[in-house]
Amino acid sequence: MSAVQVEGLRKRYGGTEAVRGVGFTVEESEIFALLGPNGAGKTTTLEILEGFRQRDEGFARVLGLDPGSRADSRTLRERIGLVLQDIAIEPYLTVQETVQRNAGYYPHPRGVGEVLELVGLGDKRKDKVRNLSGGQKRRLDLALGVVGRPGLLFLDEPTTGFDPNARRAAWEVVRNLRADGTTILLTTHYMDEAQELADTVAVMAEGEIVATGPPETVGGRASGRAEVAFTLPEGVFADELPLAMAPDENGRVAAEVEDATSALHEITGWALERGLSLEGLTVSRPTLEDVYLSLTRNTAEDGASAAEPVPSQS
Ligand SMILES: Nc1ncnc2c1ncn2[C@@H]1O[C@H](COP(=O)(O)OP(=O)(O)OP(=O)(O)O)[C@@H](O)[C@H]1O
Repeated sequence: MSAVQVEGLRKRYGGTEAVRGVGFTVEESEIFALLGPNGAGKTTTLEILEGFRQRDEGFARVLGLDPGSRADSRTLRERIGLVLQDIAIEPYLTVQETVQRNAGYYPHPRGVGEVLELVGLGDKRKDKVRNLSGGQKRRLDLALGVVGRPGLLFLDEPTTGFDPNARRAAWEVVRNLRADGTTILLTTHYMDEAQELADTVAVMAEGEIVATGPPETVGGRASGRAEVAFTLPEGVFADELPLAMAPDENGRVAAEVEDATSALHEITGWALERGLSLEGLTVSRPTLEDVYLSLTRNTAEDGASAAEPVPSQS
């Protein structure tokens, strides 16, 4: 059974159709990243799956339960973990007391010590919550999200405001949770985070999923155009090259090619015939960020309503 199944999901707020027929599947023990510009409908989609918002239309199952059903909601609450933006925590409790209190809400919680070690707050357990730094508070949020031993963890922009070391530490925590069997559904605006962590990404724009797949291949990334580049050998002019390649100010030439294999064959064959070596020869594919920008930019141009991203009000 998949951890999350969504089909034809729709949600309207007055005149705004925030979610317009979204469908995706999150497999068990995978990290699934929902990407998209501000106002794309990510939070609305997650809130429906978390049971905080009713869908207008469509099918949704989370760990086999219907998040829109009152009968299922209590069980769902016990089985999912949430790490949202701006969670309300009591500033005068200590870190340990806070986690202890939340552990009491669940039938099979993790041990408090284990959770604090997991998120890297072991040495802060006696500190008052109000004295934690911003990044440490986010770790506490994560601790509260996992203390109930959730089968599925929702992470809303988990590393916003983290320093580079803290981000890497948080990624490690997320990977360890996956290794432990936890399914993770996260949103992020950081493409490197999605690239590093996600098994599957879905790009959302204007209420619709515009591409889904592994970060390496999503949106035709692996099969699309590649850039071939190298440093122009001494004594060679760019117009002697077998492909049209313009040099930059550092004497490096580059070409975007449809078929990297034959382009490389042509260029390296040409160089070998002349006894030339192509210094710094590289073939690069578009990054996840390139693909994301082109997917979301196109939708913004095609759509009538969203030439500018609309800020989220939730
Ligand atoms: N409670 C609400 N009432 C009315 N409109 C809302 C509400 N929540 C969200 N919206 C609108 O629905 C659309 C989708 O918002 P949503 O918060 O789901 O986007 P998002 O992808 O999570 O954005 P962000 O990356 O900024 O968090 C936006 O146009 C937003 O203004």
